[in-house]
Amino acid sequence: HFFFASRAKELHGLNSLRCASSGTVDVKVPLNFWCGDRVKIKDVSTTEPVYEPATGRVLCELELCGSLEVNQAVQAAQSAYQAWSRMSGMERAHIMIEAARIIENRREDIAEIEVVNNGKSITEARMDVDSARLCIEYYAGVASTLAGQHIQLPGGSFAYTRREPLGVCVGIGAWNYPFQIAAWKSAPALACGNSMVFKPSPVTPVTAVMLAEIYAKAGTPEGLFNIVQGGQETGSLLCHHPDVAKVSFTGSVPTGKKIMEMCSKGVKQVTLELGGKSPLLIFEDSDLGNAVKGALMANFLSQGQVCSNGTRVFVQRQMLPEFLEEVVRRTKDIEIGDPLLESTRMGALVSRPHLDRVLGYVEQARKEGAKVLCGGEPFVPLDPKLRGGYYMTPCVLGDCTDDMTCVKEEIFGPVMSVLSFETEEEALLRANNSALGLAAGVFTSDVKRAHRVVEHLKAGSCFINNYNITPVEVPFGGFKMSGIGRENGQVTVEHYTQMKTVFVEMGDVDSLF
Ligand SMILES: NC(=O)c1ccc[n+]([C@@H]2O[C@H](COP(=O)([O-])OP(=O)(O)OC[C@H]3O[C@@H](n4cnc5c(N)ncnc54)[C@H](O)[C@@H]3O)[C@@H](O)[C@H]2O)c1
Ligand SMILES: C[N+](C)(C)CCCC=O
Repeated sequence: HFFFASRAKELHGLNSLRCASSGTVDVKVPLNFWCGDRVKIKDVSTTEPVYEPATGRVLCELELCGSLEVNQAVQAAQSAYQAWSRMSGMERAHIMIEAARIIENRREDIAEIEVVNNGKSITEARMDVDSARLCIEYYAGVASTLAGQHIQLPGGSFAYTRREPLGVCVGIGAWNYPFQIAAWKSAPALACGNSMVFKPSPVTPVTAVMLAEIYAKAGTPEGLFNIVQGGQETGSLLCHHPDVAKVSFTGSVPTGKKIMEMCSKGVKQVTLELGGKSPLLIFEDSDLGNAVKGALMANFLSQGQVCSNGTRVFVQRQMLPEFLEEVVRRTKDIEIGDPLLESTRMGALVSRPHLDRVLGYVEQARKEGAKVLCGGEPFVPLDPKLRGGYYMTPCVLGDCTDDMTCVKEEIFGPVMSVLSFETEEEALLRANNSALGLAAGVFTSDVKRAHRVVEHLKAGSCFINNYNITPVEVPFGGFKMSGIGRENGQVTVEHYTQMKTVFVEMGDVDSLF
């Protein structure tokens, strides 16, 4: 077995840690991190197994943090905050640029470990690492632009505003984009002068700690970015902690509601990036090839485990037969298998229970009258070492109606539900008939229709003639129950700073008393 990252190599080595293949990695190093170092918990009371989705092997036993460890991490973050928040934006930017450079050098190591822990294809994992790096580069640029305003008042008096950091911020992540989520949260937080304690999902705990090491190696003060491992108990300790100023959460709607409730006790700010059941509208005047490619990108990235996926695909009646023929043909061609192979386009779902849940949705769709046009079955690769992995064939469901469970609930797997529509007005009404509003898409060659439709779509991210692109300089986030606040883009500065106004009197006090 390949032993993942000896300590010295992990901290200092920029050499590639090329894995031999799936089924060969053991994670031996501690996965908690504070005060600038990996931490082995003394007297561990609870551990949880972490799996390799491609094979079903146990990768490691995760040591879960209790209140003692959470306090230590928050304390470390508080002390680093004192130094970091006093640095100029340019000074912070230099260190963040160095972190981005290290990520670029370690791109392959990080991507491979992400694949081993998450099950997505190596091609996609590389894109996630690039997105993480770009996010840190982007916010390094933003750090040096943070500034307030000067407001002239009568008699030579004036006021000015200062954009100040919040303090210790908490990030809580989902399992579908482990490294990318850690970067999307930490980059704006750190750029604005905050420190962070990040809790990854206990299902995918391995790569966030690599980011912590990279920030430390780049020169951030000890304790600036810390990792505590655990599930809901650890998360709730963080949300209730009196020294935490803000919680940025990515995950499901039910957990998001709990986070908001916990944060309300301390009147803490929250950013919530929650689930979706997004519509994709394909009009008959669309370019068929692009519409099909868009629908595939909207449904099958990361084994369909993407919050913004456009899983309700509404196709205008006249185009439906040719769309279905082409989308089914291309879906059947998707290469499933060992996620570390270059040729693989769909790897393993994240866990056995999740795979069973997704397959259960396909079965229920069939019972409710949907037609399984392809896929929706467990997939067993020929390679014997992959037999215990969590694979399924990507699925296209036809004859779907708005009242079916597969059309109403977030499945979070490779299952596309296709519906047909007649008119633009009808499509919009049906598309907006959801409590969620993360994303939406429209394919049409009529530019007026495209803008008219997106104006009426109730979703935070709308795509015209494309789907699921998330450049880091563009804000991302949801309407309705899909969330509060935004990640990425300039606007996120508002979510990681508070504004102080300062009134300066240049004359005498004009007192009424
Ligand atoms: N909008 C987005 O940007 C975005 C991105 C990725 C995933 N998601 C959503 O995430 C969901 C899938 O991810 P998941 O299964 O990891 O979600 P989840 O809600 O089960 O867990 C998310 C995180 O919250 C933690 N957690 C659970 N209970 C908690 C509690 N009571 N207090 C504090 N923390 C707690 C978990 O340990 C994990 O780290 C999907 O609904 C998906 O749409 C949204
Ligand atoms: C990178 N994607 C695929 C656009 C999605 C990122 C956000 C969520 O799950």
